[in-house]
Amino acid sequence: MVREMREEMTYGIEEGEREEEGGFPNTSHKRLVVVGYALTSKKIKSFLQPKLEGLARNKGILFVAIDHNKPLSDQGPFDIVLHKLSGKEWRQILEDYRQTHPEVTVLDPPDAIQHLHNRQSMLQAVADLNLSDSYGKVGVPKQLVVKKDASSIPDAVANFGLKLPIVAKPLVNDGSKKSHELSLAYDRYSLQKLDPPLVLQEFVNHGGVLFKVYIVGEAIKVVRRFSLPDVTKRELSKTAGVYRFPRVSCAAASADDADLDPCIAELPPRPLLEKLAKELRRRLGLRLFNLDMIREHGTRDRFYVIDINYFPGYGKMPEYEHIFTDFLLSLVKGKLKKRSG
Ligand SMILES: O=P(O)(O)O[C@@H]1[C@@H](OP(=O)(O)O)[C@H](OP(=O)(O)O)[C@H](O)[C@H](OP(=O)(O)O)[C@H]1OP(=O)(O)O
Ligand SMILES: Nc1ncnc2c1ncn2[C@@H]1O[C@H](COP(=O)(O)OP(=O)(O)O)[C@@H](O)[C@H]1O
Ligand SMILES: [Mg+2]
Ligand SMILES: [Mg+2]
Repeated sequence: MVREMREEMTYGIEEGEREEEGGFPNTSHKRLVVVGYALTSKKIKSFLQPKLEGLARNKGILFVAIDHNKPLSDQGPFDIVLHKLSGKEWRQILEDYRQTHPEVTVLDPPDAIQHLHNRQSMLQAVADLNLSDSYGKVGVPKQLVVKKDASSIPDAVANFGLKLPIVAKPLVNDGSKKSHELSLAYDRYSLQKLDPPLVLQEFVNHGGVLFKVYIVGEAIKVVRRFSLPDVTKRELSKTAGVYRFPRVSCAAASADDADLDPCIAELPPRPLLEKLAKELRRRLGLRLFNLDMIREHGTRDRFYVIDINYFPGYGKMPEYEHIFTDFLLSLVKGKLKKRSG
């Protein structure tokens, strides 16, 4: 079916640009780029919007749902497989498919995505990079991993020198509701109430504004979002306890149009983001991800990456339809060039 449609339609990649391949005669007409997708229904709704599908069709890109009841190899043929599903079984299916179909670009490799499923390993690449240049400095908040035994946390935190308040994040970041249940602890002893395994991170005051840095291949888009407000010294000294906080990035509106203090709201310098994105793409082996980044309050150029998400909510990224479709075409064109060069 996909094969028939591929030959029927006459736009997309110039057939002449492509090396001869089984089933596709090397004629001068253009052919479709076929993208198989395996996404949750939530993701299909937010990402595969009519505008994206329409623009894709005009550019010769066809999105085809992957049927989970059939072997992957019996479907397609695909140029690209786009996926965000969890589970060991699915990972294995994809790994096997990558082995047997090296000509297909799987976005992204399952083992690279797996790296983000742990909030400790997730930020390691940022820490290793230790980016610092004339445009600014990018790091990760000081953090400590607690695998078990909540009663040992107060001493562990004191010994490690972790300052309060502290954000407690589930170590496992598998997209489940639980993995997004974060808390803010105002005093050391209340940390005993937490439920390890956790990453305990110093809370960095950042003026209540967060930057979502979306990456799609080589393209970068930054938007502002409202975030947690600063915790003053006074508030810290007066408050005790551990408080669960809601999913800020989902609940919060865009801060792009808000009348914010320029010291807080000014976007991170473009050259700094270019360098960061380029390095992280390489180190993480991912092409589709976003970074949650904050600027330390009272500084102009001190940034922290606090979260990295695979295949995030691109539906909320301005112009994602154009950026994403151009990216898909560039992947196929790049592959053809490589083969013929
Ligand atoms: O639901 P959306 O569109 O807000 O996207 C979620 C992301 O929001 P963002 O684009 O950063 O604002 C969200 O980012 P945050 O972790 O909230 O910063 C996650 O990437 C989430 O995926 P998962 O639940 O961790 O697997 C993303 O959820 P999925 O759509 O992948 O389920
Ligand atoms: N170290 C930190 N300092 C200040 N705020 C933080 C810190 N870590 C997380 N936050 C706030 O909590 C929110 C959720 O944390 P995040 O690590 O992005 O988890 P999730 O994967 O659930 O989005 C962030 O968007 C930010 O508002
Ligand atoms: Mg986040
Ligand atoms: Mg996240």
